[in-house]
Amino acid sequence: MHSDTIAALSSGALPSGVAVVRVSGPDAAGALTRLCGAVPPERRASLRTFRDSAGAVIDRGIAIFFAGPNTVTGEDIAEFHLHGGPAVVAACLEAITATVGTRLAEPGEFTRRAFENGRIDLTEAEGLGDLIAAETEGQHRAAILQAGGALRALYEGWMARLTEARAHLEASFDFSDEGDVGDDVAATVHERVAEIVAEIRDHLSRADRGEILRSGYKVAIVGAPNAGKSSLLNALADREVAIVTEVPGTTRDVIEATLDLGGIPVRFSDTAGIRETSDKVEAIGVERAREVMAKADLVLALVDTQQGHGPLARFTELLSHVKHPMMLAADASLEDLAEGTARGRRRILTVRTKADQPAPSGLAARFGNEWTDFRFDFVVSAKTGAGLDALTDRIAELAAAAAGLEGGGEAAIPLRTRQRDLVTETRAILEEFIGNSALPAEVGAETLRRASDTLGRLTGTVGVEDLLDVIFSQFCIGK
Ligand SMILES: Nc1nc2c(c(=O)[nH]1)N(C=O)[C@@H](CNc1ccc(C(=O)N[C@@H](CCC(=O)O)C(=O)O)cc1)CN2
Repeated sequence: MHSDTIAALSSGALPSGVAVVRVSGPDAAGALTRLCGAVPPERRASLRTFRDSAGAVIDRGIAIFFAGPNTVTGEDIAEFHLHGGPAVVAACLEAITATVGTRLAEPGEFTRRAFENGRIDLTEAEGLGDLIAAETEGQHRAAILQAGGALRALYEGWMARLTEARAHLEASFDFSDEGDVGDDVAATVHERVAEIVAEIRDHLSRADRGEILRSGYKVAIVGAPNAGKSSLLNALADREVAIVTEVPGTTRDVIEATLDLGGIPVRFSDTAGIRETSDKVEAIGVERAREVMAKADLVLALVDTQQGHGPLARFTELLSHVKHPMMLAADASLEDLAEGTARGRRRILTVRTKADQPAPSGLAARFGNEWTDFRFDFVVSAKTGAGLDALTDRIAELAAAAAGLEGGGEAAIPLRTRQRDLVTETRAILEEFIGNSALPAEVGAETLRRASDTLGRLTGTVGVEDLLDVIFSQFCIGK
């Protein structure tokens, strides 16, 4: 339990309709007495006049007292619901912190206290951080699960089973001269640990989805110069009311916009026009475009059939340099792309742009009659909006599948690198155990203890002191 009391504005940017100042710690009741004259009845919203130490009225608002330890932080909590003016809030915080032992809270300090007082574990704390950061429905759902203890339940379940397995092994030390009994126990324990390993593998197979929920499904828009890449991105962004973020140039040559498509953040990168060039500056842009493609979950290959053979050939040539095995065969030609033969599992959609303009006849002559619109996955016009809905629907579908949301799957996903790394480490330790049936029982038991400890670092029961500053400093003040 902490001896100092913390206070902060918990409700966000001012001015606001109503502002909530939260106070947690032994002086919470004292703050209520100082500002309202008395502590209102527990857990009841009470209308009070708040005054400073000179008796001047700060505001008339709602006060609530929650007595510890059954509170969100595990400590006494006072809440002041004020009119959301900057001067009102400043005067309230000033009056609350005027007393020795009461100070302004650090970022995440309320949540940190909840963790330190055993109200939540570390994965739940991380889930709360993600809940506050969630911008899309998919992120929201994953964070609600995690804040509600889904990962905690999973990891604590594995820990309990490992502890039990270890106890069996340790008990078998006593039978070490009666070979049969020991072998039996070892076989059972191995079987149980193998079950846990299978569950961990399944859990980790969802980790990529967690990454997509956290940082977005990445779509690279590529094509020859003037193929209509920027117009397409602008048209998509205009139609989607919810633009999550718009980053004008992560680099000078790549424009990014994140759209909320069906609850998944989808990060579009508009790359510099791809072309072979001896010009140095342009070459850098092209190199960036290649990098963006190599990292993308999906590539939109844009073709303006008006441009004729030259740019198309150069574009084909450049696409053939993409090494990403998920995307393109090294010798894929644009014809292959259009035919779909180069795709297979590769995530690439071909898009004919400027559909409002007639397809030139010269091109049809050059490529044969197959070279028609139905050879492309999509035919769109940024100008008229034709085809855009079909394209966004398909992208949303692919993003949802990649994020594992298509089946409404409600399994807990390790969203953070920290979580994935520790689960991966646990799996490695347990694989070492099951891969080694000849291990002496003592060594086996020690291996299982190491695996448990690794899970303990996930939930925060084992050696995480140095981590807490890092984790909680990423929260906002007042959380
Ligand atoms: N005004 C206000 N709204 C808020 C919060 C807050 O701190 N203040 N929260 C801040 O995060 C969230 C709600 N979280 C809370 C979690 C637990 C308890 C609580 O008092 N729990 C006790 C008693 C439970 C009961 O009576 O049913 C307990 O768990 O023992 C309160 C709020 C969101 N809304």
